[in-house]
Amino acid sequence: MKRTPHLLAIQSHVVFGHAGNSAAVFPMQRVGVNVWPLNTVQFSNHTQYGQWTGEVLAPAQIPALVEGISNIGELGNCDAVLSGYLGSASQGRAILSVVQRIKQANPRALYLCDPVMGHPEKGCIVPAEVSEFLLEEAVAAADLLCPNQLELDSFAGRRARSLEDCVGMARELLVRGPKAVLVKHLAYPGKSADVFEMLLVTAEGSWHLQRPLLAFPRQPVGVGDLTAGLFLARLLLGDELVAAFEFSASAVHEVLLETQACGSYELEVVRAQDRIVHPRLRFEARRI
Ligand SMILES: Nc1ncnc2c1ncn2[C@@H]1O[C@H](COP(=O)(O)OP(=O)(O)O)[C@@H](O)[C@H]1O
Ligand SMILES: Cc1ncc(COP(=O)(O)O)c(C=O)c1O
Ligand SMILES: [Mg+2]
Repeated sequence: MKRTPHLLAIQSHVVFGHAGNSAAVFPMQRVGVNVWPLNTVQFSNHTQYGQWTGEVLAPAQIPALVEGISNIGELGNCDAVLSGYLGSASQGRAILSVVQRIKQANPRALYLCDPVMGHPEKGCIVPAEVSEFLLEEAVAAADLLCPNQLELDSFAGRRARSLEDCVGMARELLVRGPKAVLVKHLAYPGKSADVFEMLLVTAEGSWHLQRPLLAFPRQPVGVGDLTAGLFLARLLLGDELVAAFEFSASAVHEVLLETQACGSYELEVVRAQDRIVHPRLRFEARRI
């Protein structure tokens, strides 16, 4: 019997709704991965409501919790670490030390970094020091990096001018360490207005994917967290990079369709659970 993979997911938790681990843990479990959620913050709700309550986890708790897992002899079973929304730069540094430790216990373990940098205009609030940490330190440690357009531009230090330019910017990131860069949402001058586009860049080549752009009265939050989580989950289950990319885009589209049909602001991950596992449409990534 094939072993069930184990994934340490270090990102935000919201009590109400779906963002960070609250968007990704259940879908990752539903596709067949044992998830170890470690919550960087516990907020009442995601920050795009403009107000929230709750606390940031003390950074020392991150190595302390991993130590506990090591003490019971389970750390070598960790197949991957995912990091997303961080409450402080010290949390980020604690995660990098934990990744090193896990790689010692399991040299095949992967580290996926979703460099959530915040988007003040959209109301995604992340401390400024976190962006600096992601730009300077996290990128070199990551095996897989999943920026959105704004984050890709921040890594490059300038705005993308075209799709080719986005590919070039992602390739520059490969030089800094990651084996693959998944751009979860493209927005460049000249992009067609009626489609949602994504990009995967590896040493072997570049793949572009389009899916329908859906209309929402308020853009749902947590889509990036869901995309990165499902991409990593499918890789651990044995998919190649391009197949995992196509799967995550297709499954996320199912969640968005359900969310739209319900007229809900929060992602309908529970109602869409069967379709997450078996998306009805498979979007094909085209090599460019
Ligand atoms: N198919 C789609 N149609 C419309 N909007 C979408 C679709 N897929 C994702 N979105 C929206 O696109 C935005 C992507 O957010 P962005 O900050 O660029 O990246 P991410 O959340 O992936 O890190 C989110 O507001 C999300 O709700
Ligand atoms: C607490 C929290 N976690 C995670 C995110 C990231 O969400 P997304 O997947 O939309 O980038 C946000 C965005 O506002 C947030 O407030
Ligand atoms: Mg994001």
